[in-house]
Amino acid sequence: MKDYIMALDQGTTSSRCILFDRKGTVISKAQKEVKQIYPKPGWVEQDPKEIWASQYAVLKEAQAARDISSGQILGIGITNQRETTIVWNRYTGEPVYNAIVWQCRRTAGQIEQLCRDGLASYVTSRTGLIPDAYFSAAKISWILDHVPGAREEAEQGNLLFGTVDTWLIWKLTKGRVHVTDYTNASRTMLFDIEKLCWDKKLLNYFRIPESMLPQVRKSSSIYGYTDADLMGAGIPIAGAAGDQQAALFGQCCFEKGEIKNTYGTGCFLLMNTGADRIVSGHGLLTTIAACDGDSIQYALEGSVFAGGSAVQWLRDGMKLFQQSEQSESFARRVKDSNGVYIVPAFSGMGAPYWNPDARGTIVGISRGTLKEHLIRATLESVAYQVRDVIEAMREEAGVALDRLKVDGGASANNFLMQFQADITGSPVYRPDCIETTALGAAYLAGLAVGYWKSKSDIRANWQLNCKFTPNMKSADRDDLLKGWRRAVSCALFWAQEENS
Ligand SMILES: Nc1ncnc2c1ncn2[C@@H]1O[C@H](COP(=O)(O)OP(=O)(O)O)[C@@H](O)[C@H]1O
Ligand SMILES: O=P(O)(O)OC[C@H](O)CO
Repeated sequence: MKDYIMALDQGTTSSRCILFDRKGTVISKAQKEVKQIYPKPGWVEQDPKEIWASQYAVLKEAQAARDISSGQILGIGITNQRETTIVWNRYTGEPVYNAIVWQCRRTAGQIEQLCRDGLASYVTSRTGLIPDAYFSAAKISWILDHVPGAREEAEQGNLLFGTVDTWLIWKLTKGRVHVTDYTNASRTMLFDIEKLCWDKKLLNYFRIPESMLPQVRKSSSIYGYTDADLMGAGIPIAGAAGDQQAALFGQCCFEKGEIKNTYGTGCFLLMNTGADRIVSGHGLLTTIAACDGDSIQYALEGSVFAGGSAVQWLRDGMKLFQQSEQSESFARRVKDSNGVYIVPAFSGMGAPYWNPDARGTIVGISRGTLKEHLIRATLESVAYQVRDVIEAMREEAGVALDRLKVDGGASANNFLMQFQADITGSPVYRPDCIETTALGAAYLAGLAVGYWKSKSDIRANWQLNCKFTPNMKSADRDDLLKGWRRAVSCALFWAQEENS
């Protein structure tokens, strides 16, 4: 009987379950969208029970679709939208509040206060991060401050915190295991990425009891076993990593200097920096990379908050089309964006700007602007933002960045990939499997249980699907970039007065 590794990929947009074989081929896949809750402008939440229910439903569906028994699954790897914060009661398992999603800006004021309190450089030196509402620390603190009775409950040791990996492992083990991995811990803004422990000073500052925090382990190790009632067997949960670090691993960027960019809800460019912990002067984050051995590897990261979500906004908010993939054919109907630029700063801007007051902006509209121009400008905006991060990475690391491996839902868009190559001036390489996040989680789990023997087994699985070669004159590129920079300057600081 054939055996497989199961990956659970809980992304911002959807929960997915994918079964992989030894060649890294997708054998079965099921996916379910997760509802986004926007209680106020700039606030984003999800229901933790829906996150679990959707994840469990797709797990069952993927097994049933190919009639795969639990006995054929040798290990489970988990990967997740990072930073998203869930707090629940350790005895009842009930969440005390909705999950506060990574994009949520409600804690921007807390972060400004932290900077006024002179802690910004401390945060960066310990956690590798630039203080921002993006990370979990202030979100946990917000829940403890705003949910009646939560702080007292937390102080009595009754509440647990977890990012989505922790929540899923807790549910899969029926509350027996409360863990996370290094990559997810490194996104909380509470974890010392050098000493590999929770930082007491930051816990005190945010008034977060240490008893709430999960135990932190290597990304490729056995965390526990699934409850037999849920799965019919105790399957080892043997890998966990934040989705961007999992994608770096899934793209086989095992060596220092290797880079990938993932186009999901946001866009995240990561470069493996090996054992070197580079502190960026260009708005990049230092984070822990997923790896299979005992040693720690680091990565530099450029985080773009709005990528595929800008396309989703055109689809669901503006109702310009019904399926995200239609954006490609609309964009191709016009020869350019006709001078229109969109800066999709729905919730501030991440790297390299780190500006919480930036807001979405459309400039250059004329009477001749068509729906097609808006769609094209939105796709182009994704590529421009990634290009800004690539430039920061080039300056920071002094790397030529002469090839970019891509993955994630929106990397299926050939127009976007070609424009990315054109505007960056470097070729873009898309592998056969763009479900690289899930593949990375599967690899981490499979290495822990001996399904794959070594990383060289895995490297052989990487297959090119398409190479996009730059095909734009540099003068044209420069003109377009000039316009983009002007558009960004319009978007930056938009909410500053409103918030002051
Ligand atoms: N062909 C496409 N063109 C442009 N955007 C796309 C396309 N397919 C998917 N997307 C966008 O990609 C995102 C989904 O990608 P995915 O990797 O599943 O994200 P996540 O992991 O954040 O849930 C959605 O925001 C969707 O709008
Ligand atoms: O849902 P994605 O794939 O855009 O990833 C979200 C990131 O993990 C946020 O840091």
